[in-house]
Parts: sequence; C-alpha cells; structure tokens
Amino acid sequence: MKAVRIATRQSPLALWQARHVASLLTAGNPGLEVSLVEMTTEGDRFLSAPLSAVGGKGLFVKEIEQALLDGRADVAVHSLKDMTSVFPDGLILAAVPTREDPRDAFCSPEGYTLARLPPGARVGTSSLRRSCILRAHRPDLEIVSLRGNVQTRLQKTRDLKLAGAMLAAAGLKRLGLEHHITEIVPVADSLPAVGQGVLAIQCRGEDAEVRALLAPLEDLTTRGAVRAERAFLAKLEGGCTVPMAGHATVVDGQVHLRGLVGRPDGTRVVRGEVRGPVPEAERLGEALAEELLSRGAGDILRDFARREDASRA
Ligand SMILES: NCc1[nH]cc(CCC(=O)O)c1CC(=O)O
Repeated sequence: MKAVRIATRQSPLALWQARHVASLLTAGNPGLEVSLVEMTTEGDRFLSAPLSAVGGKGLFVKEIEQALLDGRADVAVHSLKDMTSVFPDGLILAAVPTREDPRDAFCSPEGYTLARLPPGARVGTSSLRRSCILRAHRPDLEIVSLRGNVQTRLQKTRDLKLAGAMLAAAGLKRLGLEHHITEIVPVADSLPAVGQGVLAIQCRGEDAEVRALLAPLEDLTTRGAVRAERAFLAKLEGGCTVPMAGHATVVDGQVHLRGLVGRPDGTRVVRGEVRGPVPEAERLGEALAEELLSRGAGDILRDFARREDASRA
C-alpha cells in the first residue's frame, strides 16, 4: 500500500484523533502516504439544538461512513462513544487502540469539586447520562444544556457563569486542556458512556490491505471491554439517545461490566454489574441489559421514548 486517506470531522478533537492515527500508521509503515479527508457532518451543523432532539447518536458519523462506502476515503476515525451499536453493511470496526482515560471530568472556573458545589449550583452538560447521574446524587443542582466542541463548552461555562461543566477527560487530555479539570470523577460515581475514551478505526470489511495496515493498532484489552459495552448498548438502544451508561474493564482475562439506565432528571436510576471471561464479553453485555430491563429499565426507556415523541410532534 502506498497511500491511505483518513476521513474525519473538522472539530479540533476529531482532527487530533485522525492525526494521531495517521502518525501511528506512518510510524509503522515508512513510505506510506497518509492524508486526511476533512468533512462536515449533520451533527456539526445543528450545534444549537440539544443532541437528543436532533437525532442523537450517529449524527456525527453517518456522512463519514458514506465517504468510506463511496470509496472517497479508506479509513475513518471516530470517537467510539458517538457511534450507534450497528454499523452500515460493509463497514467494520477494524481496530480499537488503547483506551484513553474513560472517566468524566468536572471543570469549574471557580475551582469547585462536585462535593463542594453550593446548593442549587448550575452545572453544564447536554448529556442525558451526565444529567441523570448528577441529579440522582444532587437533586438540587440545575442542569444547563451545553453543546458544541470541547473549547466552546468551556467558554460557555465561563460566559454563562456556571459553577462547572462535565466533559470527558479523554477529550480534554487529547487537546491539552487538562488544566481546566478540577476533579476527575471516579467511574463508580459517574459511570462513563459506552465507548468513552476509545477511538474507533473503521474501514470497508472487504478491504484486506487496509485491514492488515490497521491490525497492529489494535489493543486486545480495549477490544474486550468494547465488545461487552457495545453488546449492552445494542440490547438497550431504542433508536434514540437515552440516558444510559455502560463501562467495562478487563483484568486478567475477566470482564467487569457496569451499567445504568435512568431518567434524565435522576428521579429513577437502575444500576447493575456482571463479571465473566473475555470470550463471553457479548453474552455478558446482553445479560446485563436484560437484567436491567427486567428491573425497570424497560419502563424508563419506554417512558422516555414517549416523551421524546411528544416533544417532537
Ligand atoms: N459527545 C462528544 C464527544 N465524543 C467523544 C468525546 C470525548 C472523547 C472520547 O470520549 O473518546 C466527546 C466530548 C465529551 O463528551 O466531552
């Protein structure tokens, strides 16, 4: 192979991620020419509306996947967190590199940690998951919708004089913005989104040459966690963005998967966890989803879908 084209969004984080994969490929393949195909997606065009209202997950990836399918690019780099549980026919998750910090980070211009937030403090996030978790713990907090790329959200946090905002530690670290973090929140306190901190490297399944090129970028521990998390997601995903979290770790060949489904206002939360060997990662993810569904997650999701329909009508 002489040249490979990587499709990416144009946000600073997406470009960092695509360039990172480009540099991994160049380092491992002297003489390989790597170029970026920069694209604007639907998700970038509707930055003012809440993510859940404009269609949620998948919005940032559809056009990029189409470029792959059309042969306008050979590789696509995404945040795995932004991807739906099912890929279009013909595309595969060719490699997942070693996961970056999967945790949420609290960024407070005033220097607050979550525990020290004054009663009624306003906290920015547009993630239903983060809203659910924050409110379940602190019903007094006011959640303020915050969208846009990472830098925009930090700027809005200051402009709106919010007490702080919740963002993914991974994005902040990749962009060299970790000095904004006042607290890295433990996974047990703010369960991360499925795929948070993981880069998804996608290509056409039939493209054996590109698959071989990408294979060395794979991290098996990360893959084990991703398989469990995405099986969990697939069982729960009703087509729209829902307040759910799913996070797995792999230690000594054992998967530990934790999951959560709740109301965005935190008034109901169903949590659970499973453990088992890596080869059974998918089964574990499905089993946890089924367990949560039987313990009330099904009602929460149905209720939530009805409200979404009503708000769209
Ligand atoms: N929702 C957008 C998004 N998609 C991936 C990341 C962060 C990087 C990652 O999780 O890999 C972010 C920003 C954030 O949630 O703060």
